[in-house]
Amino acid sequence: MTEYISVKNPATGELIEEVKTNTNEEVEQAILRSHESFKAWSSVNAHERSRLLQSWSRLIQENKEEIAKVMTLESGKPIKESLGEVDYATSYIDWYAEEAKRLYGRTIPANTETKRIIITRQAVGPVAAITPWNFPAAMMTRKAAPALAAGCTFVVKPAAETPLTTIKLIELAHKAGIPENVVQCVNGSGKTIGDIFTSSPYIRKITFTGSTPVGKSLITKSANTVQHVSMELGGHAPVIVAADADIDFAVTQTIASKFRNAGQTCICANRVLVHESVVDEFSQKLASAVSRLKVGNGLHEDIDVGPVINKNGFNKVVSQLEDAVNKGAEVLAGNEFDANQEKGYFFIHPTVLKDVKEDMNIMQEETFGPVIPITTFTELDEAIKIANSTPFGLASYFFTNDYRTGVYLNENLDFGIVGWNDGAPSAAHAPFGGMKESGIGREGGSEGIEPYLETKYLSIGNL
Ligand SMILES: NC(=O)c1ccc[n+]([C@@H]2O[C@H](COP(=O)([O-])OP(=O)(O)OC[C@H]3O[C@@H](n4cnc5c(N)ncnc54)[C@H](O)[C@@H]3O)[C@@H](O)[C@H]2O)c1
Ligand SMILES: O=C[C@H](O)CS(=O)(=O)O
Repeated sequence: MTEYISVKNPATGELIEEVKTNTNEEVEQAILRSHESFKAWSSVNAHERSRLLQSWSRLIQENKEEIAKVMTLESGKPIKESLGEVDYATSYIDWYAEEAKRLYGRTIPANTETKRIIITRQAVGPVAAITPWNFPAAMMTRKAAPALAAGCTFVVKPAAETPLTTIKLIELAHKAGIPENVVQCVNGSGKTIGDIFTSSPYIRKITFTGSTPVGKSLITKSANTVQHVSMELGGHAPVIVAADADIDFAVTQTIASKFRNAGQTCICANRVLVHESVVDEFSQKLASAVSRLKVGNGLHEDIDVGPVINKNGFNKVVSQLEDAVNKGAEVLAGNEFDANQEKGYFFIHPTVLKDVKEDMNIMQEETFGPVIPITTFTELDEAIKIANSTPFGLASYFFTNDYRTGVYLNENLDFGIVGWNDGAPSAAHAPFGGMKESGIGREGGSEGIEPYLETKYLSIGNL
């Protein structure tokens, strides 16, 4: 019996579209097509692959408004963020269209006159990708672009919450001239399709972006056939506000990090550690600015914060908020929501908590919603200890104008991404990724294409 995914608008609960799921047989067939088209695609010269990627990017930009509207409808994010994500998504394609032409090899001096050693790079093979709902365009192109640039074929399973954006982008890839068997999209249960991906002898690489528990499961299962893995997992970003920080700037940047996508990004500020001497000024200014954020349906131009993606996500944030308040946290702004709402999971209003303590769940678990806790520190090493006291190591931020403080913090924070006076560090030209349980590997930058390449050396003898 044919099954469908009901794609709904998290702002209204309304049905947007029914997407047909693929049967196991269809997923297996997609993998086989990916395998059978790999040799031809990896043999296409790098300049032609680059040209095709540039065509894809151009077509996405030509359809930017339509893609952004679909993204807002299915994810709930404000339209201005969706438009920004389309640009972010094409920036990865643009970057790897160029990197395709720079997959240099090298030679090594042999230890005899009769030998030559030549090192080359070749595509790792067919790639299977599983992506999250919060950035349905960029999280896909951040994988597809380097994979295709390297000469790999690519099958992606998007999140059930937001398949429409990914489906549209893959259609445009085919329209740009990238063969249909080279880049494909399948839809259905993450576990079922993930099991098919990880048990397939044809899939040579698993690339996943999503929660840490699912990432751990995929890493385990990828051992079935010793597949390469890239993991972009959960985060729990600390923000450290030093005594000498520019408080107004720190407030603005903290809001930019925290409330982007209603707090549903892997690098959102999750915990704010403020020096005791400036915590009152910072807290009041943050609460005042947060109370001015406009909350509503992301399709409306002036909206800053949309809904949380679904009931589970909403209940998780409510649970953390209630736990913190019950344990003594003070609410400085927000804490207005309808816990019984069945559609349109809005926090009216995004919430600022003060006097937060480490035993509160919000200080231990990724929040993924529009609630921000503030705690204090006295000594810098105390702040570093709190910041590092998490299984996660994705993004961290600090605000100081003292260069010794900045260098010391950067060198002692165990995070793959560090924003120094910068709440928005993401860029296609930088290697995005985490330490510890935030992931394996990097996406973006020159580092981001390495996971899609095998290194080979040729030793020529008897010359
Ligand atoms: N590090 C990053 O770059 C990054 C980016 C975005 C989101 N995230 C993380 O993702 C999480 C939120 O996204 P989410 O709710 O979509 O995560 P999720 O792990 O629930 O789902 C991510 C994807 O995995 C699929 N999936 C679910 N269960 C699976 C299973 N058992 N086997 C295989 N696939 C499965 C889902 O269908 C979806 O496509 C947060 O923890 C966030 O921090 C990380
Ligand atoms: O949610 C995680 C994303 O990777 C954040 S960003 O869009 O790359 O900044």
